[in-house]
Amino acid sequence: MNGIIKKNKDKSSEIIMPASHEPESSRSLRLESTGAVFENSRSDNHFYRIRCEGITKVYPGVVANDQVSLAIQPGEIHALLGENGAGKSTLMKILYGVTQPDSGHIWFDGQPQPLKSPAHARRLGIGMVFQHFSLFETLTVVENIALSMDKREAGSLKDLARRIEEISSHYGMPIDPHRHVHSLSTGERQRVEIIRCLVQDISLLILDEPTSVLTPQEVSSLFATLRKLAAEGCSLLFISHKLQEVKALCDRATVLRHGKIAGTCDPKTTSTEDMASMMVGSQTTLGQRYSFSSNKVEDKRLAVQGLTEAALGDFGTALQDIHFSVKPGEILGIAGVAGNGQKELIQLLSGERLATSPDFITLDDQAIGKLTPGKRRRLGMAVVPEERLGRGAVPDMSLSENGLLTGFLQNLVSRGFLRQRRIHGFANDVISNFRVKAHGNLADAKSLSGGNLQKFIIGREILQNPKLLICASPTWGVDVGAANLIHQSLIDLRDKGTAIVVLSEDLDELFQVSDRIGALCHGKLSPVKPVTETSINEVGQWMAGVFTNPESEASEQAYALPRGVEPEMEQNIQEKEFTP
Ligand SMILES: Nc1ncnc2c1ncn2[C@@H]1O[C@H](COP(=O)(O)OP(=O)(O)OP(=O)(O)O)[C@@H](O)[C@H]1O
Repeated sequence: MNGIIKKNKDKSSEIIMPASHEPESSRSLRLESTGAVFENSRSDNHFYRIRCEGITKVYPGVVANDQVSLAIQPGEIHALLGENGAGKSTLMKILYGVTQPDSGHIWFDGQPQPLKSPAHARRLGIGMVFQHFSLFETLTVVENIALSMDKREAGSLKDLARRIEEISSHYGMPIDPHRHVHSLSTGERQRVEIIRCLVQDISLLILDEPTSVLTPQEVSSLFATLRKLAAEGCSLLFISHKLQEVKALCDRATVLRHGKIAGTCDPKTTSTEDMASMMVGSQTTLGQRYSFSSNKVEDKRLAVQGLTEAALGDFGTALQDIHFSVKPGEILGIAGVAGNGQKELIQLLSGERLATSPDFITLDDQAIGKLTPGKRRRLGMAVVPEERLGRGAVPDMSLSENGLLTGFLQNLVSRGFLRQRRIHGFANDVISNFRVKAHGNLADAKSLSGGNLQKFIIGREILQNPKLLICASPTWGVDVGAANLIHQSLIDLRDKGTAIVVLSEDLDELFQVSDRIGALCHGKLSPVKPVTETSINEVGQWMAGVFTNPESEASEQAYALPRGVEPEMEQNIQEKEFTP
């Protein structure tokens, strides 16, 4: 830690900061919208680990941050809330030195600090875990961490690996420092990102939507880590769209709306509905269960029969004897801890990887297991992959070009010529129907906020009216209002007769939209049941591998810990505790 808190033996803390160098003019600050007053007198300022005032950042066509002020105390867990595009990531990047504000002031541990670069921020003791991980796939965990450190600070790889093991066991984030990143699940990659911050001496950790890719068990474990860090005096700035988690974890929350501060609140005493309303500026309904499918036909749109595929690479997951089917007008939810075969299943369903037998997968009774992705799309399949930047969209291409990449069958190409007006029109339709906040259809995909890009990708697939939609983590990083919109769009698509497979680690989401549900564990699929005949707890047990493989003749219990679930998390599953 940066030394401003002195821990006494009786576990009390003392502040030993030097006096602030803050200008007289900023002694107190009133937030116009809320009337909240930060007591910023010279003597009080050193209570803040970080404080910013009047931060403004303008991008072409949008004021991402407009006179934003924020203050966080040592050991405080502070949430930053707001709709997609509200300006949260921009503020985070400014506080981590990635982006320079157009105006405004920042104080760190009481000293004025124009944060010039991430290296400068790290030297001060600021760490950041981004929404999109920045790890080199072909390097090991320890090599990745060494790359982000000063050579002298990192020491030898052997020493660094030992430190990683110590930190990972101290904070309950088990990881093998010698594993290659490409073989890690999403949850494990996130651990690497956090450990990468913790190997350096940090006193402020910024986390941009850290739970959006985690299972309930991983969230519990992450929260235990974060609480431990806070108890040791590290301040945390936590961006999330999951308001229940904010209530469970955070001491205070600041809400951004259209780049401005909309207010601050104590999440423990403010309802999730009230927080959502502060974010969107109107009443919002949260977490409702949507209607069930009314389709009674028995036809199978998609049938997966005995799908068995070897693992690719040392850490891939083999798929074992997977059977399921989806009818037209039905949503099948597949739960699972990341790294238990979801990636492989999506690749095999989409055609990114070809099956060893064409009959393993049929679409309207046609064997498609060996068809390429393009041929499957021509048969009416659409896919929303898990990774939105890289697989779902090309970062440097415009939204129009990204629309064309999968929407080429929507009359966007004629005799080999691109129909520019239609291409732009298609992108505009996605933007308006899915309320994507973007600077027009020519904006690069990479300029969109994470949630807005997710809305664009899912909207692009839904507007193609596919016969079959394979959809991974549909609302990853999406705000509550947009999540409602996406869920309703999936239901509407289903009601038009589309068969939909949703793979998600978010059990609440799966129970909201699915008609039937199953879970993947170690490449095996649990029983698939109507959601009315199962419970979150039972599905949680399936995720932990507690199920009898319905197709297995031996009918033995497929019990083993799934990838990414540690013994203590597994105990939570057994004890049916899912609240973080
Ligand atoms: N590099 C950039 N170039 C152009 N516009 C940008 C850039 N970065 C962000 N913006 C715009 O600034 C606004 C705020 O974006 P930001 O990523 O901060 O939002 P956010 O609140 O983090 O959203 P989300 O919850 O979706 O991640 C958005 O309108 C976004 O399109």
